[in-house]
Amino acid sequence: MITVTGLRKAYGDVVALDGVDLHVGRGKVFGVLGRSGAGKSTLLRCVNLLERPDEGVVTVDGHELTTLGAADLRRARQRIGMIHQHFALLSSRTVAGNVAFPLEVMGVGRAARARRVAELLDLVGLADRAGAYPAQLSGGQKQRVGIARALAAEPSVLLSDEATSALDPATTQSILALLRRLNRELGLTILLITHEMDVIKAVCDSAAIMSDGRIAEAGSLPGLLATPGSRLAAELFPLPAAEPGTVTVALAADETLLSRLARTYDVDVAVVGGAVEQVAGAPAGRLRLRITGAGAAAALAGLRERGLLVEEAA
Ligand SMILES: Nc1ncnc2c1ncn2[C@@H]1O[C@H](COP(=O)(O)OP(=O)(O)OP(=O)(O)O)[C@@H](O)[C@H]1O
Repeated sequence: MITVTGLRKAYGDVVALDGVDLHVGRGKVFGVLGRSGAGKSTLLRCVNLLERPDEGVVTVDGHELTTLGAADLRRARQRIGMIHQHFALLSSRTVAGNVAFPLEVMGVGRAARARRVAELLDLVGLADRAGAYPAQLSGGQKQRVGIARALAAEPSVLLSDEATSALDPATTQSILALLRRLNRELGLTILLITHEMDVIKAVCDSAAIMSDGRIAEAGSLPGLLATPGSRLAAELFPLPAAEPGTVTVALAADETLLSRLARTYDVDVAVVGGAVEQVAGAPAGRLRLRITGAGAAAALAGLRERGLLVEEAA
């Protein structure tokens, strides 16, 4: 759905993007994580060509944006919604007026516009605040207006630029739950940038980590959790230093792994570190285990065969 190849962008001597390749499949939620200055915002602005890359190709929903002329680009951009950290609402317009704005620009007639605005406000749970002004709303409500406005033109792709960074943890979770619901119900493809691990865990199917204008690592979350030496997995699920005789396993959507291991191989399994959390709605994580008993070697072989044995501490 979104494919970026060989993207480069420099501001004078500062190389913000240094050869970025990225693919986000249709209907997926993809998170790009990275420290301040890593190039995340530049990447997002290059995906809808708000910023023109110096080199590289950007394809969204089958359109190669980097080769389009101004009129075609404007049309293709209508299929890409964007939400922002500080909401970017028009303070002089009501909630309904903000959501109607892109429809007015597109030339949608008054009656159709009113219908669509009502639908969108219902979708984001703000039907009763249509006449309020942004200053009268909480941060979470403002972001719901931002999301409704971004969806006005029925985009197939939503770009999210740190959409929850200005919100408290509970509001963050409710906005992330809304994004996940929109992803499921509308089949919306979402590319988001964030510096928060919890955002990645809450909504993303896949993730990448950026540093110094490059993608350092990328993959599906279950795949990354099962990858030895994965930096993203270590950031998502930090583990204490390994003790000799322990092993690290990846757990993905299989909460019965440990009891089955104990039953199948007649071993004792002690958890000595790690965590399991809800990742995109299913339990996943990394656990450090001490497996003992006559069947220990066979149990490890079984885990290795299934690609779940991440590390063994000698
Ligand atoms: N318009 C600009 N002019 C000059 N330099 C810029 C511009 N935009 C970004 N940069 C530089 O490019 C680099 C990448 O910036 P970018 O904003 O993409 O990073 P980021 O990962 O989004 O950081 P943050 O999380 O702080 O927003 C930084 O060194 C930044 O100073």
